[in-house]
Amino acid sequence: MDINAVNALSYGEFLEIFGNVIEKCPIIPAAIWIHRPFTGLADIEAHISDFIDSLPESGKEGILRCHPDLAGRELQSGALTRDSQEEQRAAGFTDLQPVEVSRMRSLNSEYKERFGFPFVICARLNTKRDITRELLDRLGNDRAAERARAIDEHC
Ligand SMILES: NC(=O)NC1NC(=O)NC1=O
Repeated sequence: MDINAVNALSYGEFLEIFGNVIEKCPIIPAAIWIHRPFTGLADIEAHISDFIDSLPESGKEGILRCHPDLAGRELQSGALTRDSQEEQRAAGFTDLQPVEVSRMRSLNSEYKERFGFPFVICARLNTKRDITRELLDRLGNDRAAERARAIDEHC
């Protein structure tokens, strides 16, 4: 979409189009709306990053909690947004054997128990093997390092 067209959107239309830039997290477009007119897509992305960086740690963790689990129940029940469904499909999660689903669920639970937010990774840029390896590796981080790592994964 042309940036002039973006800048001409009403708030409601803007929210409808950008409401899921971060999965089911409309606070992001709601917060950056004030910075219109945008000069381009990169400007929108920079405002998103600045907003997330400006949040206290509780807010950053809140953003992470908006993310659906990888290979979770929402994927199974078809409740993901189209983007997220496509990202998880690209990583191979729509095609798992039951034993792989159980393994992912148990790793996701272990991670959530340790950190208090879900494991987040850019699924589009990783295979399910990379993701499992990363998850196991990142379980060894402390909470602050892991929070920062997970926030960096937005793609
Ligand atoms: N938890 C998590 O990383 N979820 C996701 N990542 C991604 O790229 N798409 C997702 O649904």
